[in-house]
Amino acid sequence: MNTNTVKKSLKDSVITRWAMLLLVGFVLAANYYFYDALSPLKSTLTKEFGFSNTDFGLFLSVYSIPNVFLLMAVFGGIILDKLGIRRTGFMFVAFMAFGALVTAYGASDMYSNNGVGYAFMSSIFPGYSPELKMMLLGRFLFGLGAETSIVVISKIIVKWFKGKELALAFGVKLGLARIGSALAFYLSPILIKSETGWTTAIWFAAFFVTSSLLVFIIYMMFDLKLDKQVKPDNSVSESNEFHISDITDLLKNRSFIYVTLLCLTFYSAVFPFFSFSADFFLNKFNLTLEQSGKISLLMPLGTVIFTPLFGFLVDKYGKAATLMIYGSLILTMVHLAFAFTTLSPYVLMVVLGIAFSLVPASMWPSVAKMVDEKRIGTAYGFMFSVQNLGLWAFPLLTGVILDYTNVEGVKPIDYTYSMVMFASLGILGFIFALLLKREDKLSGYGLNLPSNSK
Ligand SMILES: N[C@@H](Cc1c[nH]cn1)C(=O)NCC(=O)O
Repeated sequence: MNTNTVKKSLKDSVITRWAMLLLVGFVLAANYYFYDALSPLKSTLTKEFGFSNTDFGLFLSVYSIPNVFLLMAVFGGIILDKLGIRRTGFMFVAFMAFGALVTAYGASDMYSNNGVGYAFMSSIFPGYSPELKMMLLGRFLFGLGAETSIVVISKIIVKWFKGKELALAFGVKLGLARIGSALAFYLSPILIKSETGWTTAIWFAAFFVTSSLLVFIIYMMFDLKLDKQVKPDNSVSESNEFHISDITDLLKNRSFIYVTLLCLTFYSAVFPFFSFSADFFLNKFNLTLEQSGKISLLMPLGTVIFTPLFGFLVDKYGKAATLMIYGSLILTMVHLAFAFTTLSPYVLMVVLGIAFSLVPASMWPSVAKMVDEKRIGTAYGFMFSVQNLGLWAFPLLTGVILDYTNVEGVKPIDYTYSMVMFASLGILGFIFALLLKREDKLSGYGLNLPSNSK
């Protein structure tokens, strides 16, 4: 046998590794679809179950509670680095599907007509409707599974693409996820009009997530095959002991801290805004639900094109640290324009899509330069837990600000103060991006260098 022969594995096949990306991209698209599917239904939830702005904010933010207060994304990342991709992925995608089904059940007639759990939910916290409480439980379980499954998928991308087209792969992965979001904003307003009732919109979303579990099982077969090729005796599993120093080392890494804080502030100015955006356009520009839903979906649609494009440019030319600065600046300007001008929301949403591509396309692959691959699950998990603090607090705060600055039942709802809050988060993100770039000159991670030069 020629010992100089370099053994080829599945990930050396361009077609196979991009096919893997499509499989896990489907799981991600389902995740994002469900995350966003109820946002265009805000006014329907108010009509059907009497949700206030704060109730709606609470419903959005409960997604993050397991990840912030139970540190689930951190534990998920640690479990991932220890148990490996297949077991962790299966477990958390299953949680996500179960949570989605519970949410749909909570909104259904089956439940409202004294179904399982209705009497119990009616007996606790009487100030809230039983529907809201069951839906909160469902979204809590969904969030518990969904965030760690994104961490798992990020690790899968690093596993198949590190040293190859990593930033492009992250860009395409995010593009697929955003197709899920765009579809949600497009389909939900249509599905609520369905003959089978408005809850069809939620059931469809829940079944989409459930189908993604089957797709993940298909991915697991390829993952197993790759592991057998890369570690032929299979006795050396992916598992790895976790040491508390894995976390303390991350906390001592200033670049990692800045990128985590940027992640927190940037995403807090995007996702919570996006969840309220259909309602914001409806109120500010006096549009129908369908029209405003279509404006909202321009942002994720724009990112489907721009994120892979910027990923490709980051792979080829670098400049990730600089692009994060531009992204944060553009984000701030768009929110200020939403707050104080009547500039076309169509144009502003596309521009926001550019900002929302610049930062993610540069940020996620940059983490792979700062952290050892064996600890990447822990690192992404940590970032997601911190980010979830914002995804928990800011939808809630938006709802509270809206209820506080508007008279109940009076239309249109004024969003100015909420938009100023989002713009302020953008400014903080801009500062962290500047600090990250400065720190990179000292740490030498080469965030501004092309992907394969590090
Ligand atoms: N932690 C997720 C949040 C999310 C949004 N929709 C579903 N989950 C996240 O930030 N992912 C990275 C991204 O750029 O989408």
